[in-house]
Amino acid sequence: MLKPSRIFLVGPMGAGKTTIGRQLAQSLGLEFDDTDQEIQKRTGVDIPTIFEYEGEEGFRRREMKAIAEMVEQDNLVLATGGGAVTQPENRRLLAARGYVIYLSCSPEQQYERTYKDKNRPLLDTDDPLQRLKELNQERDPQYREISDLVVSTEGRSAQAVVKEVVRHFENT
Ligand SMILES: Nc1ncnc2c1ncn2[C@@H]1O[C@H](COP(=O)(O)OP(=O)(O)OP(=O)(O)O)[C@@H](O)[C@H]1O
Ligand SMILES: O=C(O)C1=C[C@@H](O)[C@@H](O)[C@H](O)C1
Ligand SMILES: [Mg+2]
Repeated sequence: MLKPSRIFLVGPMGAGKTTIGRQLAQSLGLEFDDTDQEIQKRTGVDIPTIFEYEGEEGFRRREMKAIAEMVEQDNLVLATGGGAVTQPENRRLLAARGYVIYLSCSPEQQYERTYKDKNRPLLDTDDPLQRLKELNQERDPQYREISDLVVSTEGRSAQAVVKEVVRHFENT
């Protein structure tokens, strides 16, 4: 298939949306943006601070507003936050406005990639691995519902995943 003019990356925390998204955009000659980064830029504070003052509900409101605007930009690879798909309106917009790639991986792999990083408030619990498992159960069907392509990042370098996606657009 022809290279889409808008690619939206969905998937759980630590799947590699931000890391792979940046490299994929460069390989395809597209711009890169990230909803989590945009929300932090707009508020001037980090994500844990938004959760602290406004709760998850306040963060989701900001995320919905950012997504509604960002999905309209052309020539873009957009990395979304891991929980963006929990909102039906976000799922509708992402599916309607661009080509959605689900970057998947196991909770164990997510844990390995995120346990040192304190920037994810939903993992600030006694048992983050269990939390990742619960979130995955709930969200995996939501990621699948809107995805055009599912790519596993389990045990693979970001570079290898980027190569696979680029080849997909060259060969189909
Ligand atoms: N394929 C990969 N192989 C090894 N490490 C990776 C890979 N992809 C990402 N990482 C590392 O895992 C961590 C999390 O990756 P990243 O921030 O890209 O995930 P994300 O999907 O954007 O998560 P979030 O939903 O929380 O924003 C980073 O430290 C990154 O360097
Ligand atoms: O999985 C989630 O709900 C989240 C993932 C991150 O990308 C951030 O959007 C935030 O930490 C919430
Ligand atoms: Mg990210």
